Amino acid sequence: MKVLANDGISKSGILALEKGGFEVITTKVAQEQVANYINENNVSVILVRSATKVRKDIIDACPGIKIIGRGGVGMDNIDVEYAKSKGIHVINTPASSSESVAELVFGHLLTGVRFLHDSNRNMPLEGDTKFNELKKAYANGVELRGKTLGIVGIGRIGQATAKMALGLGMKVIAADSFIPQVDVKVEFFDGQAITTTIKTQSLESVFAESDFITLHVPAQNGYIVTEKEFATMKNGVGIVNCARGGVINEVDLVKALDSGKVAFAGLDVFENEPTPATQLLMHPKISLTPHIGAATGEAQDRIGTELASQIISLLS
Ligand SMILES: O=C(O)[C@H](O)COP(=O)(O)O
Repeated sequence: MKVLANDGISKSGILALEKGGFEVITTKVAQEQVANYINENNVSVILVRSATKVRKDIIDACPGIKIIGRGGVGMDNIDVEYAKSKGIHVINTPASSSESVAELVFGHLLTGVRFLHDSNRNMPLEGDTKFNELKKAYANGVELRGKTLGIVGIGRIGQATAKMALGLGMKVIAADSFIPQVDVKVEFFDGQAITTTIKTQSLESVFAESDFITLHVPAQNGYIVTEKEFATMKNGVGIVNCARGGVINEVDLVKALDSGKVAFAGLDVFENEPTPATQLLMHPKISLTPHIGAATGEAQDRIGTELASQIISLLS
């Protein structure tokens, strides 16, 4: 049977699938050609990340598809319920990338509090007076230690983020519509561990009490953070979105950054991908990455092998 990994798959995933008797195709087929390609090549399994959309049109056009696999967490690019109603298995890998995303959150937080994104843009090529000007401009850094991190959504990624925050000496608070409390176990290199319980609280109180806020929710129908919510936050709050575009209203975010209400933002995801708004791309108070939360060798290895084992057990 043939597997089309249209947004790529790790070498470990390919090897595991080949060992299970599958042929893996890693050709990148343009979105509008995907259905034709699947039919012409008798593809049984289509694997995607967030780039390729598997909507009703492809599902209807490809009766030979047995599995739609999402290498990653968010399934907002797949018509999941429709596919299931047609008897197609829809799988993803929800546990594989939590640590990688959490580390990127801290990349943005540490960047924000020490102006790394801006100093990288502005460092003078030749040592001159600008060096000393920049030294002054970036003189008011802030430590994360001792500050309060508000986590919106305390699922797997939220919990991985909480562990790192606790390790850095931060206070962690969280809001979650479904989870009343979680036990977060911080494990050290020598095998020792500490466990702490985080009881979730209202979204409003998390917004009001946090020095930094990080969002870990799935794609939403409406914004979670708009002008109204920014107004309830501490002055000088920092905010990170490595979840989904459309969770923060980007126009309101730029206003809040310009007024100084929000000190900095770290954005990995955007309302318009792959062409984020220029106002975001040019803003000196925004640290930017191009949707790379899960883009580590370790996460992609886990994703590839987990997809392979699910496919093998479903189709063998
Ligand atoms: O939902 C996810 O798993 C992340 O957004 C990663 O998306 P990607 O696989 O396109 O990098």
